[in-house]
Amino acid sequence: MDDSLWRTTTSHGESFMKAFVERHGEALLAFDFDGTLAPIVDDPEDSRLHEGSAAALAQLGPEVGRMAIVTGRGVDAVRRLGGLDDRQGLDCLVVLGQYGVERWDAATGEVRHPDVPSGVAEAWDELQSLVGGLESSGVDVEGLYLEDKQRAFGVHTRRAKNPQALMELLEDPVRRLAERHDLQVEPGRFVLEVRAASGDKGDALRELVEETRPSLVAMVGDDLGDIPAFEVLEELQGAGTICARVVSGSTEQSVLQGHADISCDGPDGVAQWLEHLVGRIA
Ligand SMILES: O=P(O)(O)OC[C@H]1O[C@H](O[C@H]2O[C@H](CO)[C@@H](O)[C@H](O)[C@H]2O)[C@H](O)[C@@H](O)[C@@H]1O
Repeated sequence: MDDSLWRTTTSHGESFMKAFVERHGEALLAFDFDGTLAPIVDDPEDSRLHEGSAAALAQLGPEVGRMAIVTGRGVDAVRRLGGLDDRQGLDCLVVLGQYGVERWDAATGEVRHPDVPSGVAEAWDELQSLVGGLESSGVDVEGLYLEDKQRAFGVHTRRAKNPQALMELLEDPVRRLAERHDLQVEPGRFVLEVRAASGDKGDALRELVEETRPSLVAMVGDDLGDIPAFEVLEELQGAGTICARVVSGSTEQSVLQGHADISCDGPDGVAQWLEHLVGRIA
């Protein structure tokens, strides 16, 4: 099956597309946020839901079993940037934020926000000193952006003159800093996220699958942090559940293409695939 901005690439992808027509009411559709539902932008605060995807989700919401956004962002950020509280048709949506530590259920408004792990605030302070030290030793850190996510932080180099070179320079010191505070580093698209070792997107998706028992599942992602969720789908495929790993492709993270059952050309492709799903059940 081929449309201009997305295509099925494996038999799992084909099976999902066929099964969705009859069994969409038993489907779980899970999505990453940045680079998937929201086009990548220079400033993380400027991220917005792709309007094509937003419209399709509003139509799919009342028809499918469950929808989820499984993201490295905090739930408050995704609700705000996605305008989720004001959108119609999203009662079946759950947001699993900060790799599943936080949770927001659209239908009930219930929020899970556990205490911030120890070590994050100290590591954040130390990060400022680390950057100050690099600057005083002559390193050009122009464009470096430090994102405070309360229970985690992001070290972004997208806006630097040479994002890859600055990332390579920062990676070791940031990893050592994380280790000193018993935190872990999650690399992504010109970002190093420093967070508590409290599970990944695979754990978050598995929990939701156990809770909702869907008969078909799709997870859409664009970055390294989505691979554990794809691995959960591979396990489910092995056990006979119809699942599709849907990749929002980019030149920045081409390694993900090897995981695709359905391949989309970035967020525009994801929007077109979602619009196609709407058309299949109309
Ligand atoms: O799991 P996700 O929903 O994909 O979130 C992962 C990180 O995404 C954000 O950073 C990325 O998107 C930014 C806005 O487009 C972009 O500027 C940056 O280069 C990307 O890495 C976000 O800022 C992080 O907090 C998320 O954890």
